[in-house]
Amino acid sequence: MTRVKLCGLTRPEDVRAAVELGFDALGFILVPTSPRRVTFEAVAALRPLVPPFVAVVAVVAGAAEEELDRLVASRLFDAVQFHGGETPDLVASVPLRRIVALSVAERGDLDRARDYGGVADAFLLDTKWGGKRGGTGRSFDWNVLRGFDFGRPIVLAGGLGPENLKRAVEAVGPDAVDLNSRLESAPGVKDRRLMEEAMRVLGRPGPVGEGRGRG
Ligand SMILES: O=C(O)c1ccccc1N[C@@H]1O[C@H](COP(=O)(O)O)[C@@H](O)[C@H]1O
Repeated sequence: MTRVKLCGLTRPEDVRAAVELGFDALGFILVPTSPRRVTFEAVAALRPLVPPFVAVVAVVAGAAEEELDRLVASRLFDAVQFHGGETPDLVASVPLRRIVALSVAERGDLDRARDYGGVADAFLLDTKWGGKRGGTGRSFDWNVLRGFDFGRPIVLAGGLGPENLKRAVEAVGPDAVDLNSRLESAPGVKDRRLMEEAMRVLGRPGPVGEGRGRG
């Protein structure tokens, strides 16, 4: 089964919908330049809506050591997605699950995975485009991944939505997919219909609790 992370959540109704639809992980973007940026305080307010079996992921880019210390101390997150080329030493210093994002346009971009071999719990493969950190809404040429051994689970990201998810999963066979801007009506505003459609394409069950585990 392909696991699914929904990223860039900012609103309680979207968190509730994601939990109800069975997303496996929810991402909260702490990157100051992101239109989906949330504060620790905002995440603290949303956190009680997330049951213990759904992972909560902090997305950072170019974070300083002090911010990472604060992040860990907050106890809000199960994992950190490093989206800004943080050094392997800095990544290794974080005592949570560590997802290292690689910006990919060509095969050579994958070489950086070797630097993080001992410290990444998973690699997230996102589109390198226009100097942006993430959230580009664009996919990259998945052929460049062919035969590359990451030695860790991989999360495919970058412009994934209902229209290309099936092809992406068939082409790459990722352990998980990461969905973000293609499920939105505006940055940080998720569209429930698109969320449902994405889960349907992935062959995931309908809303949790619907016809299952009740009475
Ligand atoms: O979405 C953002 O604004 C963002 C900003 C800075 C770092 C990461 C960001 N999002 C991540 O980008 C990928 C792909 O998003 P998309 O599907 O192309 O919109 C996803 O992993 C998000 O976590």
